Amino acid sequence: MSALRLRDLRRSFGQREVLGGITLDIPAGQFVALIGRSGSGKSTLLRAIAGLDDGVAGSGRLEAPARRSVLFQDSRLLPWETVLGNVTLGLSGPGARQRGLAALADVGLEGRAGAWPGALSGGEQQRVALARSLVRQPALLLADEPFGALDALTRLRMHALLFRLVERHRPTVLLVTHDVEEALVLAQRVLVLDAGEVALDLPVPLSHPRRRSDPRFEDLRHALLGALGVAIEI
Ligand SMILES: Nc1ncnc2c1ncn2[C@@H]1O[C@H](COP(=O)(O)OP(=O)(O)OP(=O)(O)O)[C@@H](O)[C@H]1O
Repeated sequence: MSALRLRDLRRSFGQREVLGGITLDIPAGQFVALIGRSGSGKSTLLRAIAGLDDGVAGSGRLEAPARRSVLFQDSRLLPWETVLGNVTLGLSGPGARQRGLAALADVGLEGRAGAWPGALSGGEQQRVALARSLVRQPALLLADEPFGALDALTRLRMHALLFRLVERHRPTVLLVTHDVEEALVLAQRVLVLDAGEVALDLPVPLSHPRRRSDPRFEDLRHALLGALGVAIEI
């Protein structure tokens, strides 16, 4: 069963076609990374799937689960709500607070429930955003460069955290990233977008934990860098 079905999906800004007819099936529970040069259409595709592309001309068919969460590069927390308030925003029912606290515990921030977002580091804010996404138990998690603004060490920690949480909740994931290693550490499949088309659909048949020193990892990295048109030997 496909969680996500795209048929000849096209999007244009004015005369400029940004997505040139994308056909794609992503099975439920698959972790897919979407990589591509700047301007290749990654965010446009993700926003189309998220249902956030108002004002863009388009055609094609798109089937995606209604229960979806979106993560952005910035946490987009409401500064006037506490950390817990942000996580539970819009949740109803008597269990909402407990669910929020459990989600904060999942990301290691149970002690900061009453804090204001402004008092948290960038990495902590992204962890809150992750808790806010997952507390809704989405069938589809859409993430647009969620770790792009974080330092390298925090990013590695976030990879481990995201992986652990995805293993537990099993949503289908579409992760936009610029980072080839991030894609290869996390995803079961990597799509390379080039000028609005899928130029490469690469399975990542490696078990976890994945090691960058694994020669198969290195082969996949070369394949991706080649598809991205990056010269490896300098
Ligand atoms: N609102 C808009 N109006 C006009 N053109 C746009 C708009 N949003 C995006 N574009 C254009 O569409 C193309 C694809 O943009 P998109 O943001 O999807 O690329 P991207 O692959 O996510 O890039 P990046 O990696 O730099 O974020 C770009 O050429 C961009 O200039």
